[in-house]
Amino acid sequence: MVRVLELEDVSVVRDGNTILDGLNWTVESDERWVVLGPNGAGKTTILNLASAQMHPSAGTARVLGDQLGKVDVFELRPRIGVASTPLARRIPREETVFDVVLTAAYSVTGRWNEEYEDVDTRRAERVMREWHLDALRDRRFGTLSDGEQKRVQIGRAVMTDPELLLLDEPAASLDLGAREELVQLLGGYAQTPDAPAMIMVTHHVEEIPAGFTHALLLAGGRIHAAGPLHEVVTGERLSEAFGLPLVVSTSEDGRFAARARWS
Ligand SMILES: Nc1ncnc2c1ncn2[C@@H]1O[C@H](COP(=O)(O)OP(=O)(O)OP(=O)(O)O)[C@@H](O)[C@H]1O
Repeated sequence: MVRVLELEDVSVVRDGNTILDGLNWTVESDERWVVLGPNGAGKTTILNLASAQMHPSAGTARVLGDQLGKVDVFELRPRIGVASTPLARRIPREETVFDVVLTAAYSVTGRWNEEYEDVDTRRAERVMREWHLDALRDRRFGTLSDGEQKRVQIGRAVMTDPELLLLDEPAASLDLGAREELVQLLGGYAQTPDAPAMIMVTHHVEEIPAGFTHALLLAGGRIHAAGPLHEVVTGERLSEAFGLPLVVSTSEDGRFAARARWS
């Protein structure tokens, strides 16, 4: 197994605030992690480190074997797929769905005069099929529903066959049907033999797809718990991290649900 992410005693301080505090965490290439925790816990900051958008203030962070601060991030970033709201905002509203996916091959948004090879076009066609985007092929990105846009973002993120896939709240703002479709697609993808290592931030345990193996529970910039999914996503652990009594249940197909127990 290859270590795709390794944080050693990592802290991130911004404007005098300690956002991450002495984190030790590793992600192996055959693992798919969900990151949970209250608002402000530091989840997005971890993704910013993992996507080589940010350096730690202290400690050592290695991404795909390279230490942040000692590697050319422009060589590292193309090996990492990212789907997040800030990235989606950079996609031109007028771009067609097919071009949004295809242009990932050149790490650009907005098609100009790049020459795409057959292999890129074929791969884009495959991604379109796998993420149920064929019917939207010629639609302008800006005209899509939230659910459709999320599928396009993830299709774009996997287009380059990344070694690490980072998803920041992929199901946020989706209606029930769109959420379930996305969770299903992500689960199918996560369970394919050549799926990359994945780290997905979410607020809702209901959104953890099949095929996810581990969970990181953050609170106040520190790791509250980390390990195999069913050891971390428990009522006891979540209650401690969120500071209220929570009950977690698991359905036959392995999906989680959480609710508060007030009485
Ligand atoms: N540049 C900055 N300067 C000061 N504080 C910052 C800065 N960036 C983030 N923070 C703070 O760091 C904390 C962690 O932010 P982060 O976005 O990583 O949390 P999160 O767990 O993703 O939160 P949410 O669930 O609300 O999205 C927050 O309290 C945020 O206000």
